[in-house]
Amino acid sequence: MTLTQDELKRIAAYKAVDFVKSNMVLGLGTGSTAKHAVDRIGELLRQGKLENIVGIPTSKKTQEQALSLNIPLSDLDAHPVIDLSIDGADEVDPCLNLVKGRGGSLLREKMIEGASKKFVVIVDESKMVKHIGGSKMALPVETVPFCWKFTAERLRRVMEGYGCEAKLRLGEKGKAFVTDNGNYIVDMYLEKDMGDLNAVSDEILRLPGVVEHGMFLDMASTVIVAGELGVKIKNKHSSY
Ligand SMILES: O=C(CO)[C@H](O)[C@H](O)COP(=O)(O)O
Repeated sequence: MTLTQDELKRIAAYKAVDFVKSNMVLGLGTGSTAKHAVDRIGELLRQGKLENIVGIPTSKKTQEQALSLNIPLSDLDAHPVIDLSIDGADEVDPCLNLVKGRGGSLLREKMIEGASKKFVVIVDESKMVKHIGGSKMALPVETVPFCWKFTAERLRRVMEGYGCEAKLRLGEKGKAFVTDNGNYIVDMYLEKDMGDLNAVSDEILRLPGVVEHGMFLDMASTVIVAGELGVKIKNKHSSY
């Protein structure tokens, strides 16, 4: 029997929720995979199998979902240390570096997941890549709206060596997509992989106008990968 991609996402998400214990402060991710994890947490709370959970949502959309499931919510100001975050990813490399943000929530995700003692990433096997960023799929960069074309051009030049095209992400009615933080996203489409990811990350973050990018380097503690042949759990620093 062939499982759909959404079924694989749900399997990975449910497996991650096995790590959740009562009394935890949880970072709640964004996207179609994380949605399954949030649903499952809501279900376990409703059944009394989890108690005293505090959720920190990574987007307005997840906040709405969590509220509809009666998951108690808070924020980083009140809970600067998070026990566990669970979130999806767009790409995962063999060192567990990630590309995130194709769903548009990269800044809040990076703030919340970076404040977590444990960050569990949930993906179906299609997200596994040899090198992040070189897949000709978007590497998202959140920028301030002010003179975004100027910032996009500077980003393109920084990444010129990797065969880069920079495009403003569009939302409804062909207007610029606006993040939960009131910013724009410039998607960088790269033909080649980036080599030294930390060096590229630093270069991008040095550009005035850039708020954050979607490379999550050395942040994931565990990646749960659901595939046709079962679930694999990959931990940081373990080879696979
Ligand atoms: O980073 C994200 C949102 O900003 C998502 O986690 C990422 O895009 C994966 O989404 P999905 O689970 O829908 O495939």
